[in-house]
Amino acid sequence: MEFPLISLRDFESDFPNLAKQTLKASQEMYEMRTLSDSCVLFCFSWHMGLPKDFFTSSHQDSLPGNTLKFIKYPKLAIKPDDAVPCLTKHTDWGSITLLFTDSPGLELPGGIVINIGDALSLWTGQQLKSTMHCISWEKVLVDQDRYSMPCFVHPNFTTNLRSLRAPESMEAKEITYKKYYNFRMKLTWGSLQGDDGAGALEDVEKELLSYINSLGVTRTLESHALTRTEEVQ
Ligand SMILES: O=C(O)CCC(=O)C(=O)O
Ligand SMILES: [Fe+2]
Repeated sequence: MEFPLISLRDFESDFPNLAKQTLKASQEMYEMRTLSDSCVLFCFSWHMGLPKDFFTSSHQDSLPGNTLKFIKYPKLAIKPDDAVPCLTKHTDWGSITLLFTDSPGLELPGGIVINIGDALSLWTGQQLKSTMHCISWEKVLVDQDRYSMPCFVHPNFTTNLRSLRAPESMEAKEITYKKYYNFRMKLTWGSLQGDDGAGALEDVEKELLSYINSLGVTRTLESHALTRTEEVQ
């Protein structure tokens, strides 16, 4: 599998061709993505003894679709304090993320990093665990721009992520990916409104929150300083 056609470092230096090249790379990426994510999801279902299309059948062309993000971390004159990492600790929301980068951080030279996201973690009762990741300054070359291109693969909004390993008492509980997506959206953007992010949870269904807690995905919430999650258990 070839690395994306354009070199991420050419983004600015080759500005006139940017739009054309980005479009071409996106198309290449889309095809590559479709192939690779369905291979990965197929392997997971096969390995777990599930029907081979168990995961892929919930990844059809419908909302929210997949997101391809181009990121530039600009170079800095001084290395910042380690207490504030280059990219804070988090898990991704969807099923898997394909990360293309060759810059130090989460790189895999000449390869693609594949992270498991929360949707797959909820769905499989953490048999597949979402990958907590961050980029610490220790690894980054601060005097160079860093580029990366994650492709976030999401299940369809209508997918019921009720854990495959949920105990009887939870059998009837439904958590669609749309519900979880909105929950994370609130944590991410709602948290900008308060000092500690706690306000973001005020209007989140308490039952949903404790269901998510019970599956352990709340590791995700650590970076949002949400001590309130304990209050609703
Ligand atoms: O830039 C990277 O290498 C990682 C980006 C990432 O983890 C994210 O955007 O969720
Ligand atoms: Fe991430």
